[in-house]
Amino acid sequence: MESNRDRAIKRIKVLKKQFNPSEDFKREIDSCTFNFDTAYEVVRKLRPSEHYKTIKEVDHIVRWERFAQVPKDELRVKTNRCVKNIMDTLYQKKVFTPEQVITDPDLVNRCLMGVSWFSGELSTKIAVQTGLYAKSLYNIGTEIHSEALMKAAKFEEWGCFCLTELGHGSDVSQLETTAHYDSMTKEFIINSPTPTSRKFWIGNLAITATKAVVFAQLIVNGVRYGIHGLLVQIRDPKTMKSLPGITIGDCGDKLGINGIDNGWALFDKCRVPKTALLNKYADVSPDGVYSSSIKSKAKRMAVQLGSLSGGRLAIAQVSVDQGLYGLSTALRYTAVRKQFKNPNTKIESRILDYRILHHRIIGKFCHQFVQYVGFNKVVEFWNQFKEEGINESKMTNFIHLISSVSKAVLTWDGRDATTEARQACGGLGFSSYNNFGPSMVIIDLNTTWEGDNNILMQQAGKLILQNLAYLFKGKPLMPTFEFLMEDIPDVEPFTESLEDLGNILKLFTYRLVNLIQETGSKLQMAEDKVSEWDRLLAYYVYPMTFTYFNRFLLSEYINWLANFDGDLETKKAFEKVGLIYGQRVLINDAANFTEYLSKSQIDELKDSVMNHLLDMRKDIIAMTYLLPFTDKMYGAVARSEMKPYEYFLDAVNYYQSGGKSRVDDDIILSTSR
Ligand SMILES: Cc1cc2nc3c(=O)[nH]c(=O)nc-3n(C[C@H](O)[C@H](O)[C@H](O)COP(=O)(O)OP(=O)(O)OC[C@H]3O[C@@H](n4cnc5c(N)ncnc54)[C@H](O)[C@@H]3O)c2cc1C
Repeated sequence: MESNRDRAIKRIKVLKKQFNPSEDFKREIDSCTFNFDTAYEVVRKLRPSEHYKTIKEVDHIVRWERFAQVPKDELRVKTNRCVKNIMDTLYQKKVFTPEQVITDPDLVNRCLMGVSWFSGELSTKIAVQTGLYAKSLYNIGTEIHSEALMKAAKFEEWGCFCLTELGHGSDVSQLETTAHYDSMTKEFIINSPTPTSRKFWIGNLAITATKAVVFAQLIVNGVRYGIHGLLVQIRDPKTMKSLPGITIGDCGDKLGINGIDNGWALFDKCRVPKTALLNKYADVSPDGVYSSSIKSKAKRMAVQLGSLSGGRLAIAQVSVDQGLYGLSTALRYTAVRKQFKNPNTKIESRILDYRILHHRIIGKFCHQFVQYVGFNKVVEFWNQFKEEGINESKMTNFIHLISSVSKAVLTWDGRDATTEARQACGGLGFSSYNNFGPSMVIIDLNTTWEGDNNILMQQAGKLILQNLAYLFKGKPLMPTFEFLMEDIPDVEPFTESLEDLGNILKLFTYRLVNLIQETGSKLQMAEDKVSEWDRLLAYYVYPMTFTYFNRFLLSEYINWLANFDGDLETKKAFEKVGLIYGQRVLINDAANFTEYLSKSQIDELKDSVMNHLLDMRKDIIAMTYLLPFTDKMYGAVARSEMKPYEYFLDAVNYYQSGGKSRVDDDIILSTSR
């Protein structure tokens, strides 16, 4: 009969033609308790087929060079060329069509995020062009903007998304750039009235883009109608010089992704035709009458900035992947690396066999894996929202809530996982050849762009509390809030088994309901609600928002297990992953469960988690092979054959022998060989 090891080797050979696994690989796969084939199929179904096709094609194009060695200016030019090459290939191979980039940019964006592992520059470029620029034209533009949209989708014309200004990023309602309508000439006059109104940080602006979606305060006949987007030609495509009335500059060196040309722009009473206004939801008649199908100014702004929600989902997804990728690197390496002899056996121990490593990286892997599964439900909600129509759907607030909390929690957790994984690799984790560099820069940035995490936590918190108001008023609750209708027992010791995911979910629910009620009543009683909100953020609003999302993820994980399409042994392995997740959350948050759990119950939980982690040690390396990362994405110490020293020295020697000079034109550059 075919062994698990044979099955694993066969699967991996699909991705890697020549596969000569080490003894370490064989030992790790032999210890695995689940059926590798079943698990592989089950996990693969968690992503759309386009995701794997994208990765496969990009993997074919990639050659190995070191991005970090290339000077900034050269890097930018190469990045643009590489992106064009990738997109042309994906279109040619029919993985996507340009039309799909227009109609389903979120899917394209999420699939293309896998490119992050090759370089953060490439994924950022693609995301700016498709997920921000093109998507804004699609979301809020009309037929008159369709030519620009198609050119953007084909990457024939580069664009950028000019929202942030030097003075304001998070609070975009205070942007200072203005767009006055001049009914005499039928033009808008775009102006940057102050030094802080300069558009700043804009990806693609410094050297690449010829067009921009510029967000400005729309003013018609002296009345301000709030933030609106306008499509502006910013450069002459032949000379690449900025057009009259527009000054463009470079934001300069950054902590990373210097292949992205972030730029700034000042508008000096720059005149653009009336057709520049992206006029799907708001328009100005030739003689200067403003009209909009959306009455509320706040909702109008939300619709104008709709592109950001989909982008948040892409960022959230890639952050989970990034955490898993870093942890997989660390797991494979530490399963081989030895330090210190065991005083009893006098044999050197593998690092991964120390129990603290179980806690540090196996535990985090389980946490990230539950997020990997649970996040699919967020995507499902998003797709439903899009089908209903952004303007028509009743889900607008909920989508803002779930995309905000997903982005905040998943980027923070992904960042923590990546940092822990880097440390678990010790000094070699700091070597460029092990690929933590690009991940750590992007994962850090992910906490800030597309909405700063702390701001998103507040916005999500407010929307969670809105459900309490809905409950009292008898209005329909948002999706996922049915638990507010449940009877929550009075504070009493929780006596049910904590080895059961359903019971852990109950505890999460109790805590969440308490937090929602406590926070809500404190706010209600406060005279100065603004100050009270600010005061409650740290110990009430944030814990409530985290708990909401932890509960959501666990609930989705339980649903996934309930429909598990595989044998019992394999299911059991994934149940353990869920238990480790749930029990660790309870322990980490123990101070807030004191109403339900005694100290001795928490102590028992700690023993239980350590035991589950020990069990998980048998399966964990095999689990890393279930994820959609190819060998080329991994750094030297994590290649699938598990020969870390051989590959690492290979990379060092290659570099020393002047390997960086092997650069040719259309390649994607990355670390390692
Ligand atoms: C590399 C890079 C690329 C970018 N690309 C683009 C782009 O292409 N297009 C674009 O438009 N923008 C872009 N941005 C801008 C980015 O979206 C903003 O930097 C981000 O939204 C944060 O805004 P800010 O920098 O003004 O931070 P601030 O809003 O000034 O925030 C600073 C800190 O203050 C805290 N804070 C702010 N308000 C409150 C409050 N009310 N309560 C509590 N805490 C608060 C925040 O949580 C944060 O920690 C980019 C940024 C970077 C770094």
